[in-house]
Amino acid sequence: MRNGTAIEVTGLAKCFGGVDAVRDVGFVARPGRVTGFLGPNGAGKSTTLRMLLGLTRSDAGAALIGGIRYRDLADPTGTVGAVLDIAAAHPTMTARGHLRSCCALGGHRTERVARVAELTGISEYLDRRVGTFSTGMRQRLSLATALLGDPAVLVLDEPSNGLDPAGIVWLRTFLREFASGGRTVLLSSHLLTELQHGVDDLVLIDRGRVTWAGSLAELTERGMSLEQAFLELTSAAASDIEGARA
Ligand SMILES: Nc1ncnc2c1ncn2[C@@H]1O[C@H](COP(=O)(O)OP(=O)(O)OP(=O)(O)O)[C@@H](O)[C@H]1O
Repeated sequence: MRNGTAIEVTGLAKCFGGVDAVRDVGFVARPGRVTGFLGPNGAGKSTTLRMLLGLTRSDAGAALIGGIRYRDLADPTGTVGAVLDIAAAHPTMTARGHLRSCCALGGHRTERVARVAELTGISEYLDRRVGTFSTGMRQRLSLATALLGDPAVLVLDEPSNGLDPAGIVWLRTFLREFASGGRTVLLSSHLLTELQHGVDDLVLIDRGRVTWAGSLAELTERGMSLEQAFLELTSAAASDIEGARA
């Protein structure tokens, strides 16, 4: 499956022991666009992304990639590159060794190792042990791993964690270029400063429900800043501020 692959989520729900983590969540992440999935801590972002990737079983609804459930994709790692947790590589392994193993597991060509290292700026660190990597470098290694299959879709959960300001700008530029060729990017964050630049579309989630979805341009046209929208449309964030004021 190549460029032009959308993510479509409809009526997704998940309850954990009486806690409604995700309730009737629906949105579309379109090809050629970077979609930000924004919500306060505990809003249900990771649970939604895990259901999209078949890692958590949903109670209801559907999450489709190019019209197909993740678990039914013929070439999952060649279709979707995902980073949900920071690189789980063994600390004594070199980055090259880790990427080569993942290449073998995903059935990708080993030449991809050098290419993804170049794309993510870790070429000079390929022969270092992962245990010596900083958090930011491990984030880059995770992204490199996700890119091994040259996927049409990228799904990233809080990808800026551990990146320094230059790294954040680099990531933003990288994702923009990735999407510009007709690929799809969905990235989550609980920090609006991370998403106010560099995303085209936004899905706001609060307490398991989508409270707003649309383009960043639509918000601006309504005369709203992303900060205003985030505070008005996420009650958890608003009550945090009330708490801090009190
Ligand atoms: N495996 C689980 N068992 C029980 N409760 C869970 C589980 N996973 C998530 N939850 C609960 O579901 C809700 C949503 O959690 P989730 O991790 O999806 O939020 P999030 O938006 O990703 O938060 P954060 O920004 O803090 O990562 C929270 O109340 C969380 O405690």
